[in-house]
Amino acid sequence: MTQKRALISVSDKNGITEFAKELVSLGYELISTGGTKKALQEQGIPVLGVSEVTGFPEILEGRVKTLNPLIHGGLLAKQDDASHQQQLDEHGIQAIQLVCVNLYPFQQTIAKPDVTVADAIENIDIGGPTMLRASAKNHQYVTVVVDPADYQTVIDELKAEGATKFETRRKLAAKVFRHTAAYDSLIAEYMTQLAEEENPEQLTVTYELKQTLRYGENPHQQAAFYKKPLGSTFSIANAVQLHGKELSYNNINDADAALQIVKEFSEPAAVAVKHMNPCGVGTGNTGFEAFTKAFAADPVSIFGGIIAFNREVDAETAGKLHEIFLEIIIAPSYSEEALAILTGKKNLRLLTIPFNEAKKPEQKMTTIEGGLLVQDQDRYTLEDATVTIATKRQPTTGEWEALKLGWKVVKHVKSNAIVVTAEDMTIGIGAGQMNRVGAAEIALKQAGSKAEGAALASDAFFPMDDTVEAAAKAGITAIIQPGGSIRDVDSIKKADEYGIAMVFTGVRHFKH
Ligand SMILES: NC(=O)c1ncn([C@@H]2O[C@H](COP(=O)(O)O)[C@@H](O)[C@H]2O)c1NC=O
Repeated sequence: MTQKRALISVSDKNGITEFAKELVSLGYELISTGGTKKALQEQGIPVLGVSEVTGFPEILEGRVKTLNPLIHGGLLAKQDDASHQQQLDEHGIQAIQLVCVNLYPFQQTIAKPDVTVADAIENIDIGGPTMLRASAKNHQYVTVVVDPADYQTVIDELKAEGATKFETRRKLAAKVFRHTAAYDSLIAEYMTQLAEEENPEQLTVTYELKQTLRYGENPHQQAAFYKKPLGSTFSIANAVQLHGKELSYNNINDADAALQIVKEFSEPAAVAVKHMNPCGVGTGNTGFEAFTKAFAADPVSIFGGIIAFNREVDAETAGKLHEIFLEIIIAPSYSEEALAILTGKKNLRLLTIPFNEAKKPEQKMTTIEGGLLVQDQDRYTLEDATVTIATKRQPTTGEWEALKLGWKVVKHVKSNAIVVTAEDMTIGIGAGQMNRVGAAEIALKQAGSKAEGAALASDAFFPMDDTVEAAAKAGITAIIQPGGSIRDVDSIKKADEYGIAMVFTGVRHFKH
């Protein structure tokens, strides 16, 4: 019986000495690269250096250590094939049965704020992935371990059966290919950014499992939540849950929607979301004031909703929040008293997120059957737009406040979208209608008598003057919309007829 060999070459040395000791006791001869060899020898574990096997030193500051046919022949040979065995014998190569490799920490390196390009490049592992991929390809014969979490399973199987099961080797090999693909994907992303390339001919993205979910949008749909490595920290994927039941698929989507809206505000704001649309948005001098308005905006729809704050939740606000049934509260922080009040509700999920906006917003990706759409996020604000007043009358200062609020909110409402606002709160929201006047009718009906003297925002232009007519009849005195319809003149004429001030932004905010 030939000597069994295991090759160990790891950057993350956690658990490696225990694993190596077990392998030795199971009769394996160990071979290792410099640092790993040293770590094992320090624990008194017998180990042969890769250089002793290859007869070739590690060169170029470790850029070439294991890249040698005496190693790769041992990894790639079919171990029950006479011709392969004959070739190994001819070249003095010994087959390797077990490989344990983990890679240079590229992700951790580029996550450092002061990382240099040279440092990042040096942390691109070449020899490691080559060994991993060779062993994973040859998993019929080779057990390959990339994740320290698998050490114990491998040892248990070796002890119980004298060899690992084929199913285990196949699983470990699949894990290796996922791992090396993800590793390369991060390198590709980093290099693409360095080269300042957009819309590359191949898009390689990688996500890490954050959580398996109980179910998807509906109970019969299985689902999971993946997180972007080194993604935005101002994200639901980065939230810390302080209390309450596990987040569901719909919770995550809704919480993300609420967060995107509350991000629009620098003044204290509260945003209530249902089914990914805002149902109430309020602003004020304090979080409490903001919440009071967001609640008053639509006290019916907020039931079972998600609330996002951009200020600490204090005890006074917590007391009000406690009175209603909510799924989630998101805030940068909670006062101790507020936490004590809110944790009294067993199921209420309390999340915190550090409110620090990323320098460069991530691109938005939407899957379709058989494809993926990628676009920039819609971060356009009124400050970026060239605003014109289309009507004879200019908005008053108060109307401007309401228009600005409406414009911030309408961007986040599913199209066709109409939002009716007062200066510091929404009072009617019409979402996701197939015609614009339909969305306006819903928003105006909800606003009721509060539409008198209020403002109306539309995510896209008015194809005809019917929305202006409906708005005027409900008492709206100011409108904000992109403009740009061939029938703009009709809408302007109608607005002038009713003395409405109408602002054109020149920018559309569809959201589908
Ligand atoms: N160049 C090579 O031939 C090579 N062979 C193995 N490595 C890596 O070297 C690391 C281990 O090095 P050490 O045992 O010296 O601490 C592992 O992360 C392994 O993936 C290599 N390094 C990088 O490419």
